[in-house]
Amino acid sequence: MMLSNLLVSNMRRRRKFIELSSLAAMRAQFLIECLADLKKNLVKRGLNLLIQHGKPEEILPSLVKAYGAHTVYAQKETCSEELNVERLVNKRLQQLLPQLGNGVSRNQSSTQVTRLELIWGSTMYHMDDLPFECSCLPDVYTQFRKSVESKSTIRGCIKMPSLFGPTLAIGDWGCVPAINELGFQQEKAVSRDLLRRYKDTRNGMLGPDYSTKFSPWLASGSLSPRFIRDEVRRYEKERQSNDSTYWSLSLSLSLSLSLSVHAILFELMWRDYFRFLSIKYGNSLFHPGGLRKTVQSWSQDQTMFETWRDGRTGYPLIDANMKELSTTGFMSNRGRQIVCSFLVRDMRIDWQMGAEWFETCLLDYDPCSNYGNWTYGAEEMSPTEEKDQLPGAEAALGDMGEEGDQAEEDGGGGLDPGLCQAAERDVHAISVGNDPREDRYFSIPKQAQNYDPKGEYVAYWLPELQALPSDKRNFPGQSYIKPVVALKHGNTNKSSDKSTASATRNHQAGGKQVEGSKRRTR
Ligand SMILES: Cc1cc2nc3c(=O)[nH]c(=O)nc-3n(C[C@H](O)[C@H](O)[C@H](O)COP(=O)(O)OP(=O)(O)OC[C@H]3O[C@@H](n4cnc5c(N)ncnc54)[C@H](O)[C@@H]3O)c2cc1C
Repeated sequence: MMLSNLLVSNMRRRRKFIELSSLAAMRAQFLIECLADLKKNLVKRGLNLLIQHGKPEEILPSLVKAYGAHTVYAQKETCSEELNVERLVNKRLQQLLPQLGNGVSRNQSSTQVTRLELIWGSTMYHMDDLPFECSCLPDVYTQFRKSVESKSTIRGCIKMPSLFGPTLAIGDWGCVPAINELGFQQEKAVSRDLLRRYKDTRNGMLGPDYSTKFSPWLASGSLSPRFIRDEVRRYEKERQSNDSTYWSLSLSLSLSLSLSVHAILFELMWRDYFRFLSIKYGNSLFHPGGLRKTVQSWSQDQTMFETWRDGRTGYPLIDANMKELSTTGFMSNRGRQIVCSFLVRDMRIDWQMGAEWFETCLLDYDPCSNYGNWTYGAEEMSPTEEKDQLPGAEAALGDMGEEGDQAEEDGGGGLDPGLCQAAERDVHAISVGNDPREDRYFSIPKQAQNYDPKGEYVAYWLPELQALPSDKRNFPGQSYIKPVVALKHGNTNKSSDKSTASATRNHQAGGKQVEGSKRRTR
């Protein structure tokens, strides 16, 4: 028996700052569609999908009791809330033992314990194939990548049988829930089809073609990274392996995709990396001080936070990205990095508030990737402190710097298997997250010039800027909202300097400074 607790686990994470918002309806709608698709495909192959709505620790034991199952299979999770569900399910299954007897299948004796079998999944590299124990995972991504690339292999996909079954004699298979049955309002759920609306314009943040848009399907378990990798290999065989060759892969997603062959595997390794990191560091991923448990002063000024959340900061690039997020549930990787840097470094607002907002909105929300990336971008230490604590870290820069989307500067050598000492030393060579780079600041004027030079992206999401000349859309001065803070490293838009300076003074006077503490306990 294998059942999914997908809907439950994607909507139950405990929050400190943000209540479950109606925006989570977008993800709920997406997951409902995934579920409907899964059911349809199973039926096509002679099976069915039993759907029940409730707590896994209550539903699974009741099904075991009703059908006399000897084993419950589920995918192994890594973060604390999900691990707690596993623990509760297991506990309740153990408690079933004395009750077995009635309704138990013929091949199950009354003394048999129902097992919970947890199976590793989700990552491109299987955990058992890593060249090190997860507890010795390198803290610098480059070292991780080099090590797995040279010493591990990616398993192929298991071919799906054309026919399963025979199907079980179950009276009521349950229905795919409607969005309002999950406590969300129908009209608030904006379908992901909105992503197609801007198909006609292309650049780093606008349009369907700059990246794969695989993430929601990967996060929900609808798409396997190993399948993507197999398709990449198939393409390479057909069209010769070549770094500079671009590929196009058509899956059932009906979006046209093009990305460098090796770049996509590289991105998928980031995804693996954050998942393995969550095993190594456990709850630290969710602590205010991150993996290093540093103590920092963050502002939790709600009014200021809301200007960021709602896209009213006065910086078109930030506001456009935040509007895209709340409208579609998606934001480009570059956008995510820029708004994260702005919230943490320019506004000095608690990174956890940003992470929770992303958690609320993202269709592709995944605790490991979200909190991993947020902690990666959240640190700001004095250069002296950082130098003192980062011996040799400059030689092994992580990526996600200003220049180059997910590019990395290699410098660190691969980590030998079992070199736990070196890995442990690296724990101190990292920031709140695992970015060894000093003050990874994203300058908004520079990002706007590089990635939205004609202001097409900002004008798409902020129609009030459409009438402005293209070179003014990112720097609208008096024609747009007054900036709420000055940029930490200055603003090339001279016209807004005065207003940003006064905005900063107001912010500092009214903003509540709260020292990061260990309030988030998971
Ligand atoms: C602050 C912040 C929060 C993020 N939160 C999430 C999240 O909750 N869920 C999520 O899936 N991704 C998250 N990302 C990573 C990344 O932004 C998205 O995976 C990517 O933008 C999705 O678009 P795509 O599928 O077109 O990616 P592509 O660029 O086409 O990459 C292909 C796949 O590689 C993986 N990937 C790419 N970049 C990263 C990365 N930096 N970290 C982890 N995996 C990566 C994703 O699974 C993605 O689908 C976050 C990044 C930042 C900076």
